[in-house]
Parts: sequence; C-alpha cells; structure tokens
Amino acid sequence: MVDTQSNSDVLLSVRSMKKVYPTPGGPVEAVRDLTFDLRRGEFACIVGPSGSGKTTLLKCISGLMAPTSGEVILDGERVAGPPRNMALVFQEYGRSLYSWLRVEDNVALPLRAAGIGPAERRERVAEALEAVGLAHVPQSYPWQLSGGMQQRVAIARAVAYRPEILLMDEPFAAVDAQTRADLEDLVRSVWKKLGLTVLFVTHDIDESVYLGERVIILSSSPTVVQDDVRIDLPFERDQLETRSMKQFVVHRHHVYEQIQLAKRGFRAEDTRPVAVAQPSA
Ligand SMILES: Nc1ncnc2c1ncn2[C@@H]1O[C@H](COP(=O)(O)OP(=O)(O)OP(=O)(O)O)[C@@H](O)[C@H]1O
Repeated sequence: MVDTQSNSDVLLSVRSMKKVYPTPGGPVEAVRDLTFDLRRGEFACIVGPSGSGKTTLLKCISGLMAPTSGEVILDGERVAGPPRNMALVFQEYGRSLYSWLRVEDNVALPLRAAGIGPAERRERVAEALEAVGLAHVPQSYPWQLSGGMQQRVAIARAVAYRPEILLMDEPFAAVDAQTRADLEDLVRSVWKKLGLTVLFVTHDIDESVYLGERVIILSSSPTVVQDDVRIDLPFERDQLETRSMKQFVVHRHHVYEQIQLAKRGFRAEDTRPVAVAQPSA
C-alpha cells in the first residue's frame, strides 16, 4: 500500500467520495467511498473491473458531475466545476476533435477560450505538435489522419493548454497494439518533460504497470480502493526491456490477482483474520 498521508505536496485529494445515480429502477451506488491523494508530478494509473466506477470517478474529479457526498480538492480548492488547470483526454478522439477545424486550430481551441493571444497560441501549438510528433501536419483535418494520429492531436491539445493535471480515460483503447505502445511512450515522455501530474484510467493491467509510478486498484461496484501499489520500476522505461524485467512481472501478477479478487466481489474492508490450523503437539 502507498502511504498517501505523509506527503505535504498533494495536488489532488479525493475524500470519502460517493456517487449514487438516481435511475427509474432505483438508486445505483456506483462509487461507495473513495479516498486517495495524488502528489504533484505523480503518474498514477487506475484499474478496476468493468463497471467499478472509473469513469464516474474521473467525471467527479473533473467537475463534470458532482459527487453525492465527499469532496474533491484540487490545489487546495474544492472542485465545483471544470477546473482551469486540468485537461482531459478521452478514448473517443473522433468525438473530441472538430472535423471542420485543421489540426492546429483544434489544438489552439482551448487556448483561444482561455484568452491567450495569437503569438503565444502559435508558439504553444507548434511546441505541442512537435512534442507528439505531428509538426508536419498542422494544416491537415482530423479525418485525413489515422486513429493514432488523431489521438496524438487530442494529447497535443491537452499539452498545449499546459494543465497542472492531465486526466486520461482509456485513451488508447481504440488504437492498434503498435500505435498503443508508441502512444504510451509518448505520454511518459511528455509527462517527464513537462512535469505534469497524470491520472490515467485503463483496463489494461500491463499498461498500468508500464506507465505508472503507482497503480490504484478499485474494487467492484460499489467501489472502494482495494489496493494502492507503488511501481518500483526504473524511471526510464522501454517497451521490451521494462516489460521483461522480473519486477514488472511481479507487479503485473499482483495487479492481475487483485482484479480477479475484485471481480469475485472481494473487498479490502472484508479482510478478516484467517484461522490457521495449529499443528498438534
Ligand atoms: N448515468 C448513469 N446513470 C445510472 N447509472 C450509471 C450511470 N453512469 C454509470 N452508471 C453505473 O455506475 C457504475 C459505474 O459506471 P462507470 O461507467 O463509472 O464504470 P467504469 O469502471 O468506468 O466502467 P467500464 O470499465 O466498463 O468503462 C456502473 O454500474 C454503471 O452502470
């Protein structure tokens, strides 16, 4: 378990967050009680069984939805709407980009909305496109690009905005395996270069261990934090070398085991002393 209480440099705090959806069939308790902190500059992944409330959690953190109870504190302030210093990247890049705007204009959009002047906008867009390897297509339209390139545009847009915290919800689920590996390395390199704080939701256990400095495992719904694992892999990661390290395999095994337990309904709060048979004298 990661000790989240002892570090004073906390950027994000999720405190006793609960979310109940009212539905015609009665209330659905999606998230029961989530509490965790993210330190400034941390790269944390969230994994959990399908329906465990990962998207619900991100929506509450990003102020798109209010929790039923509990709170989200960002940089000392309670989140009550979309925070200025946060950016989001979703899985559906096709839906998040405007097909009638050129790549550079898609990337510039939030900068324009934030009132950033044309000279600085141009500079930031160029820098972000360079960072994601798309400096050669600023004039293209999204529909002229591959899926992986479109997702790079979405990442460039988030990066150009220079958020303090970047939330990513299954951002690579819809791209092929090779592109996914490239995008994983891209996100880590952008994280290192810009010193962002990243909260990355994924279904992919290997991806969570490869990317994160920490993996937060959610229980099945109604959700609590089941485990919180520090990933002690080298800072510099490599798709071949890192994934074949013994420590990678150990973490992967642990996270996989925890997800299987979660799927079977195990909850950390259920832990009781196990009776151990004493050898007879
Ligand atoms: N708008 C809604 N109204 C009612 N119930 C909802 C709503 N959104 C989500 N839920 C329920 O809340 C629970 C958590 O859903 P959520 O989408 O947050 O989980 P998830 O972990 O992101 O799922 P997945 O891994 O399948 O993407 C599920 O039981 C889901 O059916």
